[in-house]
Amino acid sequence: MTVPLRLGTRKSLMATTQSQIVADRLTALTGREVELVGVTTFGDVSRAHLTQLGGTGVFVNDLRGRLLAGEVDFAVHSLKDLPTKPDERIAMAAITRRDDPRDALVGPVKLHDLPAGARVGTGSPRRVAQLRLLRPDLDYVPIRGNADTRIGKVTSGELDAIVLAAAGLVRIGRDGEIAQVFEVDEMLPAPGQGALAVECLADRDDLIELLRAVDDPPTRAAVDAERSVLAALEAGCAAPVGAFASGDGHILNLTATVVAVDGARSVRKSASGPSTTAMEMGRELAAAMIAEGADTLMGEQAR
Ligand SMILES: NCc1[nH]cc(CCC(=O)O)c1CC(=O)O
Repeated sequence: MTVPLRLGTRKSLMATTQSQIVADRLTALTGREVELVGVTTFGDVSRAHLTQLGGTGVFVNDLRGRLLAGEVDFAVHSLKDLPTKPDERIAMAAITRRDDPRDALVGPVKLHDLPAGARVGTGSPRRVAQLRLLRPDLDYVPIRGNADTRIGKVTSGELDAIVLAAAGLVRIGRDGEIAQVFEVDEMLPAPGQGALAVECLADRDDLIELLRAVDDPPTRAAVDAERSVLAALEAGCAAPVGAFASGDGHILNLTATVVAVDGARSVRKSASGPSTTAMEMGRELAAAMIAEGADTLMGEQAR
């Protein structure tokens, strides 16, 4: 009998759910047992200071630390929370087939039907900027905390609506409360949104090969293109940058946008090409966006 693989996960409902999904899929495909190892990350204990600590990167670094310490064998992250700069000690062994990449509004009515001045909660500059393009007359309120806490602010009446990733809402079983799912054309998702990244140590060749079982090459090509836009713009997860790519496995279509946080100006560009050139496509699209002033729109603090 082989020993179960240890999958390190944060203890939030969303993290354990997505870790369990990957664990089950891996066991079904390879026969290897997987056990979840719940870890409390520094980001979980000092949530109040998350912005100062550098956003969601804290969770990622903490889980990577557990890999490096040999406490766990692999970890599952929401791809959109991973910094674009690779860590050479860590391998991204798999990127799972993407769930719904779109953003969703939780509230009583669709965005269009909210009254002027309605309070809409979101902590993401990307979402605020694009929402302001659609409804400049609403009041956008920064919020943090896990999805349950955020939804609670709508239920309690503190906020009229909130915007979250549809994939996350599905994972925690709260998609019944979605009033509207935004089409990617009206609200470009965060690069990598809806996809999960599976990481292990770069020197564990056998494990990397095993984890490849849950890799989805078309998703990988799409998110490579999206994340290379973000990297070339030298932007992080707090930047008002949206990017979405999709394709049939051969041809990839990529659209990206940078929107000024006041929603007044934006740069948006699209490109198509072979999936094998995903990274170059992203880089070239970013260069074309910078030529049209994307740099200035982002401002310094969004980096
Ligand atoms: N930054 C938090 C985060 N990271 C991943 C998801 C959602 C699930 C996903 O994109 O895979 C969320 C919540 C949200 O943005 O609503």
